[in-house]
Amino acid sequence: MDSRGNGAHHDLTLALMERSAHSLTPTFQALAQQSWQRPADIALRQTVGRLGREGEKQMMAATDGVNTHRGAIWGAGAAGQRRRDARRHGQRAAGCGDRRRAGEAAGCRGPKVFSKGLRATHRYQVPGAREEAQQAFPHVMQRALPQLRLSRLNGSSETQARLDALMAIMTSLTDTCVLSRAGLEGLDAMQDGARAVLRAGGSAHPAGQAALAALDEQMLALNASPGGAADLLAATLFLDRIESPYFKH
Ligand SMILES: CC(C)(COP(=O)(O)OP(=O)(O)OC[C@H]1O[C@@H](n2cnc3c(N)ncnc32)[C@H](O[C@H]2O[C@H](COP(=O)(O)OP(=O)(O)OP(=O)(O)O)[C@@H](O)[C@H]2O)[C@@H]1O)[C@@H](O)C(=O)NCCC(=O)NCCS
Ligand SMILES: Nc1ncnc2[nH]cnc12
Repeated sequence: MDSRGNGAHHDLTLALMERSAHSLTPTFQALAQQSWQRPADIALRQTVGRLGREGEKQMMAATDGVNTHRGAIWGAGAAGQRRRDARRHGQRAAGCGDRRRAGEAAGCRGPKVFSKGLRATHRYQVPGAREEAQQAFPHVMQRALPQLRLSRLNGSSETQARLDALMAIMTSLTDTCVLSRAGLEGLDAMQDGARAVLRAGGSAHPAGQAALAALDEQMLALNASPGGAADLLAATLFLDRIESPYFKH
């Protein structure tokens, strides 16, 4: 789903996504305040987990039960702690160790209740949202952020660079949103299609744009939506922004 329409989701609109995002402002503020200059220990993990679950409830109340941003709350909780580490060490780019601790601190060892994502990871024996956090968000750190910056360097517009970063995530993420809706056929279509876009030079190039349009059409036909990749793109843009030399603390 994007500003063109609801895509494969019958229950999502841009207005609903925006309402959901606004409902999360207090959660994100609380996550930032609690994580600020604190070690990523068990106490913080519990606090962040509690805030995340409360945020999820507020989000669900604002959307009448539609999961709009569960993965984004998850990613932002970890990213906030990543920022704390970077600031404390006076670095602009921290290593995977920092991010791994952040992922753990975000509560990824928390109680396992039923979710579509968890069911997909069991059914297809693949890593999901929890594992992405436990592995220190490799799709953000190793794929999306480098691609975003490379595309900008190559002269792409900001929108094109962001689309390329999304493609970089989609080349290899086992997105449980896609798996739940369209199985392995959907996941293969997503990964192959995203690779084709980048191989064709990315979304700044006519061939890349054609590959992107074909991917969009194929995903729609399969009822597949890369909702997990969307959340990881949001985490990427957040980290990119706070690591920017122009960001005011
Ligand atoms: C630990 C949790 C993240 C729970 O994770 P779990 O594994 O149990 O699964 P889900 O709750 O289903 O998944 C969490 C969301 O993460 C996104 N995601 C999916 N795959 C990946 C991946 N490989 N890596 C990273 N992130 C991933 C995904 O978010 C998007 O999907 C939404 C739509 O999903 P769905 O509910 O399936 O809805 P639809 O397909 O639309 O269904 P229908 O229309 O067919 O009905 C989309 O909007 C995105 O948001 C997953 O949803 C966590 O939830 C948890 O434990 N929380 C409590 C603790 C906590 O929050 N701590 C705070 C940290 S700050
Ligand atoms: N643009 C999007 N489309 C589908 N699911 C999402 N979850 C978060 N952003 C999304």
